[in-house]
Amino acid sequence: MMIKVCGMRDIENINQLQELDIDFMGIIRYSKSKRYVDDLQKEKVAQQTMNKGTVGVYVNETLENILQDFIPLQLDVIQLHGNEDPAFAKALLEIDIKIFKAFQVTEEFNFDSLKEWEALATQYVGKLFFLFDTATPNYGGSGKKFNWSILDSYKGEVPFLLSGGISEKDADAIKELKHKMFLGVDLNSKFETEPGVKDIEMIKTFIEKLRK
Ligand SMILES: O=C(O)c1ccccc1N[C@@H]1O[C@H](COP(=O)(O)O)[C@@H](O)[C@H]1O
Repeated sequence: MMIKVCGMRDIENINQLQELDIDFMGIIRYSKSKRYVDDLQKEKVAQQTMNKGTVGVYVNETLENILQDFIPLQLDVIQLHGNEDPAFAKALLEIDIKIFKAFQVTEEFNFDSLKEWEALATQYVGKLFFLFDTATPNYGGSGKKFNWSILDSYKGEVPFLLSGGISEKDADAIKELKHKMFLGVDLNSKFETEPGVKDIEMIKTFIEKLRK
């Protein structure tokens, strides 16, 4: 099971997280987020040696601005968390950049609407993954879960990360998820002491429960 911890900003906290058995850490480059890494903080993060995959999180950002972050922040994946269309993602895939594409899941979410994205993933095998998050006006970081039973109607072949309000209490329920395309989890606000600062002990306990 893959584990991504998102919304990292504080350098000491980043380095503490690097000691844990996780796969990715996310840096949010969306100025309206409470976890925003601004240009000043970006310079500090850029000086760190990362031993985890680093994911840059963007909401309706320009290609130019995303690419300006890619080398300095040593990004491995771009998470598109807004209303980006497949053509926009294709421009990144064409230059060999991996993508997590977030979708806002509602009670009425229709997975058939992802057909164009699935076709793109077929074209770029192992480069494009889905991330299912709870629909919220602020795009992400809501701390709210969606009804995971809706995932039963996802019949696609693109592996996905589960996101949206996941907390320490969800470890058992996550272990019960049997969807064949379920790749892992994205942790964020429910593991924080304040926006952008993660409770390392809480994450550690969660990982132990999950991996047991
Ligand atoms: O965390 C944010 O502030 C944020 C803002 C805008 C887009 C994405 C954001 N974070 C992503 O939101 C999900 C769910 O977070 P939560 O567990 O509900 O707090 C997660 O994928 C983050 O990557």
